[in-house]
Amino acid sequence: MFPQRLDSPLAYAIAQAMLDGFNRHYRLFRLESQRAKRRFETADWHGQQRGQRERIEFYDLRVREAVVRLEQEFKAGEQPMDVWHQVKLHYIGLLIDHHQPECAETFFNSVTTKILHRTYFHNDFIFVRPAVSTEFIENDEPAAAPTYRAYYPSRETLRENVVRIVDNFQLQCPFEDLERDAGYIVEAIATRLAHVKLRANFQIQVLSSLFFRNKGAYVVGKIINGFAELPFALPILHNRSGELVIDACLFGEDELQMLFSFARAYFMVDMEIPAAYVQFLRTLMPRKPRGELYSALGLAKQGKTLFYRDFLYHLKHSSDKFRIAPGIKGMVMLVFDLPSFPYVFKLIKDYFPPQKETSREQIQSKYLLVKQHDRVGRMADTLEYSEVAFARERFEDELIEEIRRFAPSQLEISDRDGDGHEEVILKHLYIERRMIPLNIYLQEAFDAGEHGQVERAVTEYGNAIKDLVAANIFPGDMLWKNFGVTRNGKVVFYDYDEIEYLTDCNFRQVPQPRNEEEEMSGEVWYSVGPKDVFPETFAPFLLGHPAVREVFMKHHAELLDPAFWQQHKERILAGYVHDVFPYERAKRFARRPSEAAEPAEAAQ
Ligand SMILES: Nc1ncnc2c1ncn2[C@@H]1O[C@H](COP(=O)(O)OP(=O)(O)OP(=O)(O)O)[C@@H](O)[C@H]1O
Repeated sequence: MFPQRLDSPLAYAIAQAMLDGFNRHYRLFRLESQRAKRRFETADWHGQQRGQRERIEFYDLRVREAVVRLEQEFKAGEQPMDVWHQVKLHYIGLLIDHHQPECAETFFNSVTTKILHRTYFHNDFIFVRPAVSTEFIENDEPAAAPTYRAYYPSRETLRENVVRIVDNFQLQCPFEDLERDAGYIVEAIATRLAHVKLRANFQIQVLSSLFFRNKGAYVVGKIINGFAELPFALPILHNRSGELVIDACLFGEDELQMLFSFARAYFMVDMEIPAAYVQFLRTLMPRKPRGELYSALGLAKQGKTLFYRDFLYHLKHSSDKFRIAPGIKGMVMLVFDLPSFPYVFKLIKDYFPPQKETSREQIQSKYLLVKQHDRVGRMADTLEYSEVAFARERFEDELIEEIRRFAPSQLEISDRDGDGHEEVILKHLYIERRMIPLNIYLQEAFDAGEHGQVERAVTEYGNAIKDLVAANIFPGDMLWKNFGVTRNGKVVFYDYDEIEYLTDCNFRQVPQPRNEEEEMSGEVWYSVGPKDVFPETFAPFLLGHPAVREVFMKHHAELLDPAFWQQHKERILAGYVHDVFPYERAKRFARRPSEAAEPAEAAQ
């Protein structure tokens, strides 16, 4: 049914209006990302957080605007399918020299799927697969910045080149001592290149926009020598007197993966050609899916599109079945996974036990809170999907029964497309990275007699809670089973239904009993407000095992003290924004005299 001619002026007008909608979106998205530089320079941390949060909303707003315009101006929903067929082809034509064609295709899908019936959600009408290549796109405008810059130092000129790399970003804020910091970096590089012969192609390539997030700005690049490439990132921070310092030099895939983790907030980056950034970043982190890189750059919808394509591709090339996720079942979430695929799928149940005073709307609002909040490396990002269809034969019967029992409103089993194949259609679903639930991880460590592993996990667990505290998050339910362990051994929280802002909670000491009756009472005899929290009462739930208790009390006893929580709450209320370090504390160039008196960091 390929049209021989593009003869519908209406189709062209619709395609053009759609692209106008996307261009407006990308312009505003980019403007907000550009503003991050100024906010960094002026240490406007609240503004930075607000910008990060608000930018996430932009996409849906622009999609809605485009849908309204197409309906009002073109009665788009009433147009016959041969017009719609031409809309896609015209749109492809309009993207020939576009700088963000992949994102524009996704925008087309978002708008079109709101207008057309789902039977048309295939490649004739939407971009199930990309149509326009993103390779080798260049911005040929005379004043355009290249995606990355290359520097060609020798061993002797390495330091001046490092200074030049940083200077080229033209940060409008003085450095405390850039020469000194460049010296630290040269030292760090020198230890890696000590016995290495520098080859003809020795060079440093640096992405030409800084990466901004929270209180940091990051230079991202790689050192190339012969056939070897060494990724690196330089975090730039403000010192206590407002001057800039380079805080560390991160090297290698693993350290960059930590910086770009799915459990952190999205970066603000000024990019004309996002595909070129993703391509560069992929050379630094080849194992990170492209979808996650788009998300880390703030293009979360593109991340979602690519994730879904990868997922469908994986389904085609696998044969295992979806099953109930291992671990303790949730009271509000029904969680399942596909063993061969490193993600979990979460449905909100229709019924909750009485102790869970919540609702579907409330749970969704908590998940949204996490999406918009700084996740400080401690809360997993989620992708949200609606009306997802899976082949019925890929589901274990036990899982279908479980969904039927606990989330019947979310389940439809039918041959919707009329192709003779039964499908499981789930109304609303969250997808997130699979981790090893911490309770299972600890049990395995106990069973294997791995005390070091227990110690590391319990210490990490406490660190995770402290990072959340610094980010103004009270996790609500702190049981081991609500945390997971990532590939890098980081502990990350994933149970969001009881999450609260720390500043909304009331941390209290358990009152002294006034008489024997109260003392002997097995029940809570004092009155408890809805936002009251009693940290002393965490101990019995968390510290049943003596080995765990010992490690916990050694490193994190303050978590059982209401004063610890209250102090953090007060600091946040007073406007303090904590530093979040997406790297080990030991990596910091902590030799600076002016930093010596810095308070212990809340997060690393
Ligand atoms: N990202 C994940 N990776 C691996 N397993 C997970 C993940 N998320 C959830 N699970 C598994 O599913 C279970 C329930 O998930 P979750 O804690 O989100 O549900 P819940 O209903 O909110 O729990 P609760 O009853 O504590 O409120 C977990 O205990 C864990 O075993």
